[in-house]
Amino acid sequence: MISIYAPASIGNFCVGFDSLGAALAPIDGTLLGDVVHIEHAEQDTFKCVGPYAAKLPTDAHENLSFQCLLHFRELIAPDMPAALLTLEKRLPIGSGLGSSACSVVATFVALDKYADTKLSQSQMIELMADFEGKVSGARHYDNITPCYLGGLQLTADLVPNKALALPVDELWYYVAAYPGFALNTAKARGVLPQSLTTHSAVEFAQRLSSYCVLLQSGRFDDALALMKDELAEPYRQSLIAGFSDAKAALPEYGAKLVSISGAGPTLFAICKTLEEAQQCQQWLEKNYINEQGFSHICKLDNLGTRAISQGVNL
Ligand SMILES: Nc1ncnc2c1ncn2[C@@H]1O[C@H](COP(=O)(O)OP(=O)(O)OP(=O)(O)O)[C@@H](O)[C@H]1O
Ligand SMILES: N[C@@H](CCO)C(=O)O
Repeated sequence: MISIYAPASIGNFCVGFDSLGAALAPIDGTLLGDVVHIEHAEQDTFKCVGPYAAKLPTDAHENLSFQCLLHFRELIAPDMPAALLTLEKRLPIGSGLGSSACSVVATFVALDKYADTKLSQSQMIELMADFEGKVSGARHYDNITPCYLGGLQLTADLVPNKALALPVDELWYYVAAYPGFALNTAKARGVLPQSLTTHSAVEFAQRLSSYCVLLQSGRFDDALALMKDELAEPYRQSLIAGFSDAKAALPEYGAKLVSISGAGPTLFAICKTLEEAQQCQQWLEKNYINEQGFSHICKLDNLGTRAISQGVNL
């Protein structure tokens, strides 16, 4: 059996709407992401298990993972041996943690391995983005690519091979807090303005390009000082109960930045020390998260999607 783990990710990463994303690794070793298992079977079969399986449509044909299998069999590897594909759905849907991307990426990596098709990085990202685009209302790579490759990725059609990895300060922490309710990505995209003024477009380009060059030069504090989202956050914050309060409160506990993860409602805070991260987490547990929510103190996951031993931590 092949078992593939795909990590959660922070889309947009505040300054890079649809273009920047980072994979997350909780420091306590929790597998924050989906796992796909694939093994030989008499005929193609699909199973969905795990803590969030019940939140997905019961019809397998409506599950992205099974759709990926059918697509792969039809267009990429018609001779692939029949398979039992099991999706272990470990991330909540509509979380802002790249839940659909996790399922899609884990499934295509598992299929590529199972069928020994050895698709290129660009081919894989193309395939994955087609499926992400189906559900979120637009084609974007900022969950797919970090989930697949790990780390912080600048990612778009214009980017060579669709992905350029950026360095980060490895000492910093990222507190991710999922409040426990869903926010549909297509809905969160629907509240954004349809066009930007020239001034806003130029400022967005200046901010993102400066941010990337500063990271590349190891000037992490200067890059942090530029982190501001004027494109999505002002329009989405009213969809996320408690976000504005958290953004106002957390700097007092040591957060150097608070922003929305992807389309929300998960938020993330950047802290420079573990103590500050723990204080922010405590505040969030008390004030932002309901019984269905959770929070994790994370580093970036530099490994991306990978094979794991069957049953590890599951
Ligand atoms: N395996 C799957 N994982 C996640 N969503 C799936 C899956 N299969 C089908 N879906 C459907 O795709 C839609 C995903 O919605 P949406 O894009 O808002 O969520 P998301 O990708 O989980 O969000 P986010 O990227 O913010 O975590 C839902 O309608 C869900 O039922
Ligand atoms: N960049 C996407 C991420 C969705 O998870 C958005 O903000 O809509």
